[in-house]
Amino acid sequence: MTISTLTLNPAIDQTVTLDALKPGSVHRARSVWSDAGGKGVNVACCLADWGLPVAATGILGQDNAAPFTQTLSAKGIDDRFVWIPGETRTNLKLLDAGTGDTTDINLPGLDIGPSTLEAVRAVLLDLARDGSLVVLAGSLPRSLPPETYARLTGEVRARGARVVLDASGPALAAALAAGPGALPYAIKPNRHELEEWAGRPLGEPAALLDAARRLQALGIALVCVSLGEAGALFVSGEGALHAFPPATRVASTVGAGDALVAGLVAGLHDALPLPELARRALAFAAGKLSRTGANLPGRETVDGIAREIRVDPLD
Ligand SMILES: Nc1ncnc2c1ncn2[C@@H]1O[C@H](COP(=O)(O)OP(=O)(O)O)[C@@H](O)[C@H]1O
Ligand SMILES: O=P(O)(O)OC[C@H]1O[C@](O)(COP(=O)(O)O)[C@@H](O)[C@@H]1O
Repeated sequence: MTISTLTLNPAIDQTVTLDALKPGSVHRARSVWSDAGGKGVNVACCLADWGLPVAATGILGQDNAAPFTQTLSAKGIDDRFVWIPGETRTNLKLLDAGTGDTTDINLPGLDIGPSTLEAVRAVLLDLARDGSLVVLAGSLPRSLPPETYARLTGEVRARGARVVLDASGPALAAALAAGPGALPYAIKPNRHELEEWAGRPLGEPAALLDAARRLQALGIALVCVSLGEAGALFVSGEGALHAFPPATRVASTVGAGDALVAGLVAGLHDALPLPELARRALAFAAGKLSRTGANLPGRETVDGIAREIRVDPLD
């Protein structure tokens, strides 16, 4: 089974560690490091670390290629990116060493024209074979319409592949409003993204579960709602459950959601039952949290974390 990821708006994540983040004041950074990132890139990195063959496509700028070419090659990821003139954006991640919280400043990124989108679409449809898994993840370049993921999902599905979508705002709303033949197989909104779609705060666990069930009723086979340190909800035809993260030393939360998506994909690849799939997804996230960048510890460590994860049925 082939696995591919699409990142239309990748980023170099520049993490700046501060003693304490105080808006409006001058900061002297403790340290700074950079990782090749963007949601589909991170998902591909985690899947490669787990040992699955994976191809990554999307759009990258030619002028700051090195972090991407080095990372993709070091991890053995099949590099199917389309390169265009200009620089891939750099996103700032301000890590407060006191609280451990990260403040994200995500830049808009390169604008792309119709011919570039067509080039990426051709690569994606070539990768989307019958029975394969295709991850569409992250923000859209500003020049693309919000319906971009909805359209690509329909085309990828028509080729017999399953789509896992991690999107937000209008792009997510458009993908969820697509007809039954163009809906993703699985989605992973976080609480904020689910609230945006629902149009109201979802404070109570029952409200979150209700919103997730409404998405499943639309025709999405697997809905995973990530809740940061509270873990994640999983809703599918097999039932509903809440999985809780293990106690973890957090090196960086950047890419935790992407690692969760990678764990979902690895679970779908192995056709795991829902509780085991949830454990694997949370184990990927916990494994990544202990490291900077989109990096997982070895398989035995991740499997060991998965065995520790508590899963409560919600039915
Ligand atoms: N501070 C944390 N402590 C423990 N686990 C965490 C923490 N932050 C994230 N996680 C794990 O990572 C997953 C994804 O994180 P989340 O912040 O919900 O995603 P996103 O980055 O997409 O908003 C969570 O479901 C949880 O398992
Ligand atoms: O495409 P977006 O929505 O701007 O997000 C891109 C950012 O999200 C990340 O993929 C991290 O995402 P998560 O922390 O949600 O897993 C970063 O690598 C990147 O800077």
